Amino acid sequence: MCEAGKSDHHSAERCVDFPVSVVLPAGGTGERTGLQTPKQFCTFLGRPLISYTIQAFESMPWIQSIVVAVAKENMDLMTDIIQRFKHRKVRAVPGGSTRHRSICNGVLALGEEERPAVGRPKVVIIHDAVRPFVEEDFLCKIAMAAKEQGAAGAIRPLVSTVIATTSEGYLDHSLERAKYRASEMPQGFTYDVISQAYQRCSESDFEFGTECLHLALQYCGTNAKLIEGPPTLWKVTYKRDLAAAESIIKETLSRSACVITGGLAEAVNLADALRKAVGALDMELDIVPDLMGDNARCLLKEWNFIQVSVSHSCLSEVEAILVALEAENRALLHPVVVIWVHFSRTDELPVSERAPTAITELASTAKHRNILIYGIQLKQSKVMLLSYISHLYILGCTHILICIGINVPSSATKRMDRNFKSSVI
Ligand SMILES: Nc1ccn([C@@H]2O[C@H](COP(=O)(O)OP(=O)(O)OP(=O)(O)O)[C@@H](O)[C@H]2O)c(=O)n1
Ligand SMILES: O=C(CO)[C@H](O)[C@H](O)COP(=O)(O)O
Repeated sequence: MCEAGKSDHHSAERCVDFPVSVVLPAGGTGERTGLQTPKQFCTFLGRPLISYTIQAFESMPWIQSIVVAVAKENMDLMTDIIQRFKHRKVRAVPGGSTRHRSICNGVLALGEEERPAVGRPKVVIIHDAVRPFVEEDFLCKIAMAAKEQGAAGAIRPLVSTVIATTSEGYLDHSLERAKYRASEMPQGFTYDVISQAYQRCSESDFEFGTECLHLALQYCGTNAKLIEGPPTLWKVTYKRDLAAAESIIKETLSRSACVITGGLAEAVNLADALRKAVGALDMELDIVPDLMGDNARCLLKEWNFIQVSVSHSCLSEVEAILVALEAENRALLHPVVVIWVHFSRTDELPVSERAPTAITELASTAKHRNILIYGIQLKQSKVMLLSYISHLYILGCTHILICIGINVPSSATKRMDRNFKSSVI
């Protein structure tokens, strides 16, 4: 089995070379939040929670289709969300009166795919619509294990001890916490296992059951492989979880960036150094040569962009990002930052002296579209370059802080700080 590195789409694709589809049950009312709006439709930064969950799956190229099960009264709302946020792999089907009924409707829909290019999946991933933080490397492990074992699911250590009570409200017995785990999502099944489990299970399972892995065991004799997942898999259940989800969404968006190298050796080296440096900061970086073909998936993520340019005509590379964002026509509801890191050789004129009007115009037009362009010009010295770039942080969506100090004499720090300010567009 290959190892899927963090956010490495190519290794994930190499691992998951079979058709995978997703069912997102989203037919609940979210009673426990105490809100009128079902939690999956609560909005953060102008985008409903369910759209973040869909986007997480949609950005993985090896996911072929997604079925969302929603209550009939929310069908129009869901259709509107699919159109407004340009979800391309998604189809909405009517949910049921319980979670199992909603999931079952989704699985049935996968068997009746209308698009000829999308065949019946080998593996079906089931994931609650209200768990927006699903990571590709973990999902890849679930999909692989599901294909090999028939079923697989995420687990987490228990936070509290589980006890059984008597009907009078006294302690009956308690479970040994170390032996038990909390069952979380995502879960994966071969299409055959999950569809047979739902064909064979009882009305009581449909009405009161809470565990798909249990259905696979009881009705298909399939023992699921259990894999410990990250803490971010938690389910939005109470009102306070909505606030927590919002703050994670904001933080994730501002700490994720796509580095575009143009395939040039200096730029690739710089991007690799940057990836090493930010690894410890829990910042996610995707490094791609351009935004063409498969790499266009980066445009769907609402991440920030770092264009590393080496050549003279590099402004066109920043323009290309803007054109690509324009073509994608995604809803830019919060600022996206494009940082242009320009390597200048010592004999070159500074960017600001060569093309001041073009750069300023580009930046001010982009600003109207909620895209903030920042430029950093780096002079050749390799030693300086690495210390400089390795301390580049993206804070929030609107500020960039360059912290300099490690391995750089303080006089140089001051000099570079001045340079940075003067090269911000
Ligand atoms: N009839 C139902 C009930 C639940 N779900 C979905 O199952 C997931 C997990 O369920 P839960 O957190 O219990 O959601 P709700 O049932 O909406 O919440 P509550 O129990 O507080 O009403 C959610 O995405 C929810 O929309 C569903 O598709 N159909
Ligand atoms: O974690 C899960 C176990 O498979 C499900 O998400 C959970 O059962 C759904 O939860 P609820 O009972 O809150 O509807």
